[in-house]
Amino acid sequence: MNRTLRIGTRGSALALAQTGTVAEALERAGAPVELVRITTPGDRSTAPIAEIGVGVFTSALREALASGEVDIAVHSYKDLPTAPDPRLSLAAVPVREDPRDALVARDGLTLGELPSGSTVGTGSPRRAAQLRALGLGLEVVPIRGNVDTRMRKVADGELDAVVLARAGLARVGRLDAITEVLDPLQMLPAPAQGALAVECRVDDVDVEHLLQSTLDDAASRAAVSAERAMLAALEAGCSAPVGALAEVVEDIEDDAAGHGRTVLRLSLRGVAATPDDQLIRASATGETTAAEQLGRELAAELLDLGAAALSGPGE
Ligand SMILES: NCc1[nH]cc(CCC(=O)O)c1CC(=O)O
Repeated sequence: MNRTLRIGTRGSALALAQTGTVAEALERAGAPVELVRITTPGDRSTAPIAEIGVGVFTSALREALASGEVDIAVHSYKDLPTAPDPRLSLAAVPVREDPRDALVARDGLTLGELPSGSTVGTGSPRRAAQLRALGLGLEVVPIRGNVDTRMRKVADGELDAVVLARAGLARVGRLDAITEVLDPLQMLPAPAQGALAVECRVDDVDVEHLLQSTLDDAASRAAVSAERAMLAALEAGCSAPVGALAEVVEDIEDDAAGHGRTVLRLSLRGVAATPDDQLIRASATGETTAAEQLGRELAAELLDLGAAALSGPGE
């Protein structure tokens, strides 16, 4: 690559850390890069995400990329809207961080140790529904702000705990603050949590190839594709908060001669919450090469299990 690649990034500690990993990988591959900070409406507003909409963090970056202001955009994959942008190519999904959610609680407490009536901050309807469904008597308090702001509410004694993505804490070097990593059996993460999406312009084939060959991880891409396909299919059919986790698992299969051989499969779990906090769960296993199909099938099953109830208020 004989031009300096401009990488667009938001200015938060998390965004800078994420962009930094991409920049380093490209520099190691011999591509000179430069970071360009983009401020998004999501950074300026303190309103709940549910009000300002998905895409508040990502659309300004995507515009900067499409218009040629930058050559590469790095997003938290889970913050991207499910509708593809025809101007852009999702050139790389790098190796995913641990996708689980994490509890940051006072006095080193775990969820089970928090007394009934404890306040737990989260702005995510998905986390709120799964927390309430545990039946622990926790009081879910809506909060917003960057990772530091949210953790400070626990340090200051304003809240007993907050739930955050473990990946975000890992990226800003604050794994020490975690008092419990939440088991996906209790708390399924957001579709694509812990993964990055690295985009370029659809006609910028040199950059597309560079990103793909330097950064893309097939297993991470397959897992995230299944989760996002599930989300997209559910969005079309309901307005429920959704969690999903796909994992590449080993399976034993008999070949033609009857010998067992190890094959890789994709295992997908999903959850959707009804407006009255009933959780609908389902899981399925499929081929790693048919990730999106697996996601769509699981969405159809979730809709079957509670389609009517999944339509939120006003629908
Ligand atoms: N919605 C905000 C957001 N977007 C990405 C992350 C963390 C990194 C990730 O989940 O990949 C976070 C913070 C959080 O959910 O705690």
